[in-house]
Amino acid sequence: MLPYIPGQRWISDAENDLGLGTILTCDMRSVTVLFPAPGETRVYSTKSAPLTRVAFGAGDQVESHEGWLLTVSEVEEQQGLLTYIGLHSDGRLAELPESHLSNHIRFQKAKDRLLTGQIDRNDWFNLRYQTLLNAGQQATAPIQGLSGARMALIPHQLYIANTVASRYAPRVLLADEVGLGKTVEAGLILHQQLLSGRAERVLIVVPESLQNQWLVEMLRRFNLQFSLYDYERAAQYPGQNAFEQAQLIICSLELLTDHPELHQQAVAAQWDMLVVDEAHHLEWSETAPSAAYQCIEALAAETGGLLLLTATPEQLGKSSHFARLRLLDPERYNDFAQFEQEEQQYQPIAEALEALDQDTLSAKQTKAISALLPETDAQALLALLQQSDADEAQKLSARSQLQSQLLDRHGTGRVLFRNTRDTVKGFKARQLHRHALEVPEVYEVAFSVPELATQLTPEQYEYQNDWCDHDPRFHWLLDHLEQNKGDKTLLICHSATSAMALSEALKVDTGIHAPAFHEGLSILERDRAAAWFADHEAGPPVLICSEIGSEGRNFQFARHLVLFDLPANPDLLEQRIGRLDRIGQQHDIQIHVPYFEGTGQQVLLDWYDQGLAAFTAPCPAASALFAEFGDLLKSQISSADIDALQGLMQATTERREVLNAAMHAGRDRLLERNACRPYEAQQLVAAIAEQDQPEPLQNWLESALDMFGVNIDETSSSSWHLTPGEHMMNSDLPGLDDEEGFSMTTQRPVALVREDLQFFTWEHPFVRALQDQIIAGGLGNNAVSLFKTKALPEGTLLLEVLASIRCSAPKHLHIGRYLPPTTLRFLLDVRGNDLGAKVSFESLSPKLSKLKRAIARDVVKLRQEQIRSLVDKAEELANDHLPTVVEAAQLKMQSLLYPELERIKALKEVNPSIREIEVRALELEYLAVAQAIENARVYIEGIRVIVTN
Ligand SMILES: Nc1ncnc2c1ncn2[C@@H]1O[C@H](COP(=O)(O)OP(=O)(O)OP(=O)(O)O)[C@@H](O)[C@H]1O
Repeated sequence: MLPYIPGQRWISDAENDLGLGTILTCDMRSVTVLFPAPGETRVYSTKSAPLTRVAFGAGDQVESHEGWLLTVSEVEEQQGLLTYIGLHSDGRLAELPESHLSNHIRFQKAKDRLLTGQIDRNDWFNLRYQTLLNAGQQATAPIQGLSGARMALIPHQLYIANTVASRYAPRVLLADEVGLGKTVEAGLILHQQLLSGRAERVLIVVPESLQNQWLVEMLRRFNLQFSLYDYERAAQYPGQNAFEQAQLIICSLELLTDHPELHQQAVAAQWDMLVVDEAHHLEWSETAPSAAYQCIEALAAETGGLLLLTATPEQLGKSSHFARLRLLDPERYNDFAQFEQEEQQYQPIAEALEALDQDTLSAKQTKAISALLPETDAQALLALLQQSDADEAQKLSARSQLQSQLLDRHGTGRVLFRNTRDTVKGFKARQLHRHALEVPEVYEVAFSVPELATQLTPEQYEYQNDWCDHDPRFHWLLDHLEQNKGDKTLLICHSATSAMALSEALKVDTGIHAPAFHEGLSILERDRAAAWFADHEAGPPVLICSEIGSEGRNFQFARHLVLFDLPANPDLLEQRIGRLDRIGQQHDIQIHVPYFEGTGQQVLLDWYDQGLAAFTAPCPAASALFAEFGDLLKSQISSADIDALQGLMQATTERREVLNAAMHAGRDRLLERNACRPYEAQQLVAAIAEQDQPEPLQNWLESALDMFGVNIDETSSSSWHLTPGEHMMNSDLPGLDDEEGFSMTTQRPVALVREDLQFFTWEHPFVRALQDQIIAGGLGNNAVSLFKTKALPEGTLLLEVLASIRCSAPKHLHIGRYLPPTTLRFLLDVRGNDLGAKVSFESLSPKLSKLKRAIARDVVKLRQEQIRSLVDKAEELANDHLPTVVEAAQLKMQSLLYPELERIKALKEVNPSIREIEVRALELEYLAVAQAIENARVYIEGIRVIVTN
């Protein structure tokens, strides 16, 4: 016979927060249990389910799901299901089938274990108390989800992640300039969403060539273990939806566009978040949207959260850019013409924002801001700024609030975040080296063709295998490598055939094995080539890439970039330079362009160099200038008309200055403001730096690892190696399933340079698992101690009781933000007086010593009645706190959610970028949170019996 019957009530031994569960189904292999309070389902193996049957007996008081109480006098069983019969709280006789029991019933595990003689160590009890306090602190920390990543604390990234992550189902375009850390920002947002329970299922769609880089980056920086889906992997699940077989998946855009059946499965697989990297590939026009665009459009329509990443949002034209904004927010971005018009109106808002940066506002500025923000709350803040006696901190906060309101109510920035090198600072300089070469005879025919594409890659015209021998650019390359021995050079050229030929010729001429990195290699081969190049000691001095090397890859350890040919689009030029010009670059970047004088190559080089000034810094107006002058430029490629060429350069330069100035005055300033507000960003950095202090975590870890029987070897002053001890507790601690164990550090600077070490923070999966197991399991929930004191007569009994107030709620409500696990401590004397306020935990616990277990058991046995009644007293006292805690939680929820709801409704009137779904979701969340808080209950977490001597 099966041990579980549908309808029976059981509790989880491993996760007692889940409340009472109901058996849904059971067969020989598995049992499925629904826990209605948090709305979660668990499937366990029938043989080893960590479940305990809930069966009350005569005398017990039980609560119905309607809230009334029954004092049980009889229990009836029919086909394995129990019905309790007894006295209703209103005095009449009543029946309560077990299916009608409250889902929130709690169990006195601590009392049961103590009274049945399962007595724990004193230090375990101490650890439990510390763990409960820590859990409360972490749940309330505003930086939850941001502190656990292996990354330097870069303000703009933390700011974006924090802003975006706190939104309901965030849908944004992360458009920082190349190499400023969009992948890291996306990872932080995902980490925060996953940790807080707001997301559980995530799909990341990237160009094929970047799949592994994402996989590695998510794991090493965020401890997020994604599954990589290629065709073979997806084909492993015939007859099933392959995308439902894992929660976190990375796949290539090509996989979805080339295999419609897999695309359909992905669309049907219900994601919480979709991330699309290099989103500029999603080309769109009204008449011919690309397959890639349509593929993502279908996924985006079915997914709550959407992150699009691109450094060059306008690379394929403004209409494609607009179409991507529409993916994010179809209600807001429905009219391209109106969108273009709006872009012209940002200057007054940008000016108001800047005025608020100053200590004082002129009357004119105040009037302008007042006109932009007529709402009452803004007027009060403006009035405060006029008061000469107002405190500086208040004024600073008022200015920051007004800036937020301006951006919220008028900006475009809600969906678009863009940081630039100008605002982020600290990047190395870029230096251009032009290497003019004479056209060799073999290329004369190619250069007579008046086409830019042909002139940029003359070796491709009437292709000869030995073209390198005759190409002066190759000979220049040999010289360059000779002169820069010991440095790393990244070479990018347009095509795979050129890359392969260069690699081969280098090998033949110099013996240098320079890997060619191109689309003809498998993903694994490409990653190997990139990893070999990165090897400082043994790797080759140069990597030769076709255009696919110019996107997304991290090559900032190289200091020379050779543009063997120039790309025909300025955004692609910026992408190429961005391989070296990115966070982590230690040297000024040397950009080398070997080119043939008097050809289209020179015209394009001059145009990029003089017209766009695109080599020394990114050119914000590049896309617009290319759209405006691109055709003229191509038509002049073979022109010998020097005046016409100079005219083109001059016209481009002038237009660039105008466009850049206009963008700087309007759009860019708004975008930059929205992308990072320095004051708030610095506060985040400071809060995380504070949390980074290694001592509290290390001290806690030492005790916790000792309790679980994990060995610690100190391998250096900043690192430990952990291995399973001989008597390690049977637990699911990640990374300790084999004897080898792993090494870790709690220090961020060390973790940034030592990738072989795990970076332990309070958010690391191992630390969380340890913490969860301590809280959810019973270990340390009781102790019996001796208190040597002259202040009290020998044999006096004291009871130290830990109680917590918690509620079960679906994870996505993030209930801990409002009602963090609250721990109360009582120290009761035999008369039930609470001495806890007078005698702190910290002062008492060092004075306690252990009692032999047999003696401890005798003490418990002898004092059983007193202990029972004191535990009841402590529970009563804790229950007295319940209304206050619940009220504080409701107030906190109101103070956090209500203004957000009101703000979003008000914003919706002035700024159509707010989606209706966000308002509705917030309203529902508000109600659900209020309901969950009402269901908060007291749990006895620990009991320590103390006898004096
Ligand atoms: N906070 C950080 N700490 C340490 N390294 C970082 C941090 N942010 C980014 N990096 C590193 O800087 C490089 C660029 O970051 P990332 O790849 O996220 O930029 P990106 O904006 O996505 O680049 P691209 O525009 O080329 O796609 C990467 O090597 C990344 O690991």
